[in-house]
Formats: sequence, C-alpha cells, structure tokens
Amino acid sequence: MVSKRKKEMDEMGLVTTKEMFAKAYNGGYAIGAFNVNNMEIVQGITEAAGELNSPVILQVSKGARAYANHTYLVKLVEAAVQENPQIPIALHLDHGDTFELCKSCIDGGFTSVMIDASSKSFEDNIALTKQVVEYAHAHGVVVEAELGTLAGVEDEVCVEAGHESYTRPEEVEEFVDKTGCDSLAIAIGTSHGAYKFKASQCTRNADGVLVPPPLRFDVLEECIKRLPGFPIVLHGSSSVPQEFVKMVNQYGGNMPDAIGIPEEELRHAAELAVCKINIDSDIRLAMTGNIRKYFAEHPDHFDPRQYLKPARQAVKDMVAHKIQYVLGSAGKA
Ligand SMILES: O=C(CO)COP(=O)(O)O
Ligand SMILES: O=C[C@H](O)COP(=O)(O)O
Ligand SMILES: [Zn+2]
Ligand SMILES: [Zn+2]
Repeated sequence: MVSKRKKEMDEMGLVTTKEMFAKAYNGGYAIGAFNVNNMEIVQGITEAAGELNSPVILQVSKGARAYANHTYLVKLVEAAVQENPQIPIALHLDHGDTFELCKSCIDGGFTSVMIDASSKSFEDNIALTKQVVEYAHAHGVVVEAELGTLAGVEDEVCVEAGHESYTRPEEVEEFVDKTGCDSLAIAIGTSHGAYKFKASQCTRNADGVLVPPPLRFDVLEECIKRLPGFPIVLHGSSSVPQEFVKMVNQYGGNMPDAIGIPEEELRHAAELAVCKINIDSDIRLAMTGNIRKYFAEHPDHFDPRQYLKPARQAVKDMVAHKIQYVLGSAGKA
C-alpha cells in the first residue's frame, strides 16, 4: 500500500509536510497554506513561491472540491508541480469533517489531510482523528488535527466573534499522544473570514480602522512547552489588508469593518512553533478588489482573460508579500 501510494506521489512530485515542518520549526519560519479553487489561484500562488524559492502548501476545502471538482484541482496542482520542480509543494485537505472525505482525498492523491473534529467532544475528536491517522499513515499521508474553536464560519458551524473557545493547553499532550496526528491547529484568537472581530471587541485607530484584540501568545507558549518540537498550525490568519478593503469599497463593494490579524503577530508566531499559516480570505480580497477596479475602469471589456490577468497577478503579489514579510519562507525550498 505505502509503496504504491508513495510511488504515485513521487511521480506527481508532491511531498508531505513532514520535512517542510521540521525545517520550518528549526528555522523559525512558517509555510504558507493557501486555499485553491481555480487555475488563476493555483498559478498565482505557485508562481510566487517558485520565484522566491519557497516551499508551499496548496489546500482544498470541501467547498473547493464541490466547486471545481477533485480531479480538476489535483490536475491543476500536478501542473503547478511540473512547472515549479525546484520547490516542495504539498496538497492538503482543509477542514475534512468525516473519515470518508479524508479517505477520498488520501486515495485521490493528496499528501496531507486535516480532520477537524474540534466541534465534537474531546473523546470523539480523539476517536475520529485516530481513525483518520491510521488510514493516512498506512498510505504515506500526514494528518493535521484541531483542538479549540475559532470564531467565524468553520466546519459549517458559525461561531460568533467573542464566543470562540481557546485551546486548553492541558489537553494537547494527551490528544497528540492518543491520536498520533502530525500537526495540531490551535485556537489563540485568530478567526476565519474577512470579518474576524466585532467592533465591540476592538479599539479604533486614528483613521477609524478597527484594531483587533491581540492573539493569546500565552496559550501558544503553553502549548509549545507541552509539545516540544511539534508543529503547530494557525487557521484564520488572513490580515485583511486595508488597501484591498478600500479598493473593494471604492469600486462598488461594501465591506464595512473588515479586519484581520496584524502581520507582526503572525511573523512572531512563525518564529515560534507555528509551522503552517492558513491564508484564504486575503487572496479572495485581492482578486475581488482588482476585478472590481478593472470592471470600473474598462466597462466595455468582456473577455474574462482581461480581468482575470490582473486578478492572478494580485494573488501572486499577495503571496510573494506573505512569503517575504510574514512567513519568512523565501529561499527555504
Ligand atoms: O483558515 C483558513 C483556511 O482553513 C483561512 O483563514 P482566513 O479566512 O483568515 O484566510
Ligand atoms: O476555512 C475555510 C477556508 O477559507 C475555505 O473556505 P470555503 O469552505 O469557503 O472554501
Ligand atoms: Zn475547526
Ligand atoms: Zn481554517
């Protein structure tokens, strides 16, 4: 089993996150995990990573699979691997919610899966995670699990900002021991989407822009102490750059009080044990802002290549920025 699977992965040129994380942990940087939904997104991300010689994780959600189809996404990623042979690329399932979904991605060419059973009880989370780990490891695939819940929409469960539950550090050792998972996503105050915090949780700066509450580095440090050498993952880590929120709003959009996680905080987390940082919303925002701008400036154009070209370039620029100034993974291929 392992050898056949391993052979297929080798043929595709995809890698697991094992070695990437070990190097990132010791090197004080993190690998960007970017969500992919179509060709322009795959190209934008991997062109940036390729030019900057950075390892990268391309991740696919259940929704991405429903939108673009498993085979199309795998083949697009395969093409990206072929075009960028100099960098390690992993293909990861984001927020798998059942054993069957994880199995289907393991059987279907992914090198890494997340089983997110964080909305279940501690015991049920352990049981389901363990089941996925056993199948995944028998097929040469690694597993990310999660403890704690983020605010925002996650696993089709909507947790209102202010009602998230931070990871309990006293649970992490038992969880990792019993499940055998390869990395652990924790909740320290990051949140999914472009509206990460309620105004009532924030202060405002001189420009009237919301300033979010700081991440709980005390919780992270406590987890690190209990899991020395073990890779930690942060979800909900878009920074929602105000330049793009402004662009969206200037060209007909309406995204009031959209804010994200400050880049300095993510940079600090990457220097610690955080080895994987998940970014999706920033890519969406960069594409949408640029497409809106393009439409406003060229109302007579109707060829999708015309507006998808600057959108793809915006993805590339965004990812290049993250690699250089947030993740610290440039030149680490
Ligand atoms: O965590 C994510 C994907 O799993 C993405 O988070 P953002 O919504 O902050 O980009
Ligand atoms: O965490 C969720 C990711 O941003 C994926 O979002 P999605 O389920 O809308 O594809
Ligand atoms: Zn979750
Ligand atoms: Zn997530």
